[in-house]
Amino acid sequence: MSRGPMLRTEHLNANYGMFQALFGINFSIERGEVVSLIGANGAGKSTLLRAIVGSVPVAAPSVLLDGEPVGGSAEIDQLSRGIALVPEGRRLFPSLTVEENLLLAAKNGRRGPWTPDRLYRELPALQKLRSRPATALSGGQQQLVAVGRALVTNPDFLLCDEISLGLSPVAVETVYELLGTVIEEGMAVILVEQNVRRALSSSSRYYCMLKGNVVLEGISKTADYARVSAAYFGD
Ligand SMILES: Nc1ncnc2c1ncn2[C@@H]1O[C@H](COP(=O)(O)OP(=O)(O)OP(=O)(O)O)[C@@H](O)[C@H]1O
Repeated sequence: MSRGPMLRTEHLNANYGMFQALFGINFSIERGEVVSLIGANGAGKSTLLRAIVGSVPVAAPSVLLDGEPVGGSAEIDQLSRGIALVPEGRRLFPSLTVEENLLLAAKNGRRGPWTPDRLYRELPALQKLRSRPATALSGGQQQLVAVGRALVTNPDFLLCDEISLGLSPVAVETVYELLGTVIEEGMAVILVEQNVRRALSSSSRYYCMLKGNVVLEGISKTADYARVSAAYFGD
């Protein structure tokens, strides 16, 4: 049974100064759904996520949560509405410990099942690192903290920007295992993922972006890999 689109963008434009990065994007994700964004470097995937969470300025009616215009709100307001981003490059506070990074995020978010303690239970390896500065961790460990930091705000919508980029295969598996738990519990996830096969196998629907436009969208299970690849490269 469809619960109707809950988070969507409507004719969403976004600019960096004079440069227009998104052109009239119509995107939607229902509660509990996993949707992937596919596209080459510079296609506008990160900008779409940033526009939704409020780190790129956009017009209020171009982002809608349960039909309410929420575009252009500050990131902290989107967090309180249950929309959280795991940014590209992780962006942990380097001077803070793992635990401090998580507690700070939790304070800015909503109450719910995800707490730093729950995260440590799911990831015992992380518990051992809780007093370490975030920068003293491996890339894979940092990525778990970055995902954890978004999780402890207890979002309904978790936006993940290239969370497997630069990680070892083992680290990628651990991050995706955590994501699997989150998805099973009903959190909706938007996945920006360079690996097209992984993007399709991890999601129920996909959007393919090129030069700030959505050029293809569909059901991941029945996606034609050749067509998606062609859209990716703009052939
Ligand atoms: N802070 C910024 N200032 C100016 N232009 C930017 C900025 N961030 C991104 N852009 C430009 O906006 C366009 C879309 O970039 P975006 O990062 O959204 O693409 P992407 O699909 O996420 O690719 P990537 O995988 O490289 O992150 C690109 O042309 C990029 O150069």
